[in-house]
Amino acid sequence: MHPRFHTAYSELSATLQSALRPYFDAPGFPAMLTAEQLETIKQYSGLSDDALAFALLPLAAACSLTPISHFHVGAIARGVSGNLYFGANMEFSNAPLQQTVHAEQCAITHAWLRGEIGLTAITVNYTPCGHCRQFMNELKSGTRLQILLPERAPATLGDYLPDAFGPKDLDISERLMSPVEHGFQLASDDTLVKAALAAANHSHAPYSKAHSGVALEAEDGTLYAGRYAENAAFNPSLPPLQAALILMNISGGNCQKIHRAVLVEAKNATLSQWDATRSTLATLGCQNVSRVTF
Ligand SMILES: O=c1ccn([C@H]2C[C@H](O)[C@@H](CO)O2)c(=O)[nH]1
Ligand SMILES: [Zn+2]
Repeated sequence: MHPRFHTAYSELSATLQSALRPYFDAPGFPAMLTAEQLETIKQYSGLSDDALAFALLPLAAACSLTPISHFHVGAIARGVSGNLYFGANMEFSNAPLQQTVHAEQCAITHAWLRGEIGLTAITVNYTPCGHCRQFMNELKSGTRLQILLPERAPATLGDYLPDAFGPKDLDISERLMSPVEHGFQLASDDTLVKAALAAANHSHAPYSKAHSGVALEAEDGTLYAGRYAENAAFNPSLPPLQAALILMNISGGNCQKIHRAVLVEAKNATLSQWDATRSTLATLGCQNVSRVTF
């Protein structure tokens, strides 16, 4: 088991520890549980879907990177497939606070990058901030998304975000996580460029059309690619670097050990991820960054 889970795991009931052990002990545990695995865990532990998601929250929170706040937020997204995806907040020392990833953004992006095409619910250990409520309003589920919080009755995003502003106010019909293939092409044999291009082809940028993707190569050669996710209110948008860092961190990789990074983005677009990508990567100790445009 990844050492980050040790403390939270030891605090679970003995029954739940035995039910979860085969998954957490598997090499390269992806910080997600499939619908099929969840059935087995529920039968063994006697927990309901929601009770199990709550019980898993401390394990999700154990994935947080919080050098600034030391405040551990955990979130668990339930995909339309029935799978659960862990998420945690991620802060970056020496970078502006705007580069922070919230636990809810982490869980949602994690689900999206593993191929999920929508969510039914999100369970969080603290009430979601306004920025996260707005981020969630970009999903196709809209204000129907279930929000599950400790010691609160189940509610919907609409309950937490009344009179919501969203994509339809800007006449945008695309929604975050809905499958897309933009079809951009590049002639390159570099696997990192190809991975970043594939990410850009699945990115959600209906407002600026400045589609982009980032691919990171870890020291052990593992690749992690992230897609840009825009938001109708602009500021809650998630940059492609953050999406790639989410996948790297949640998969158990070390964001301070990035060997090489590539940003692929649209040429002559109204905005660019280049400066932010390069400067945030520099704070993580990675200078080997290149930009390729299509
Ligand atoms: O909805 C919220 C509110 C805050 N945080 C994180 C961001 C930052 O890392 C820390 C303090 O705000 O908590 C979340 O992850 N989700
Ligand atoms: Zn938030």
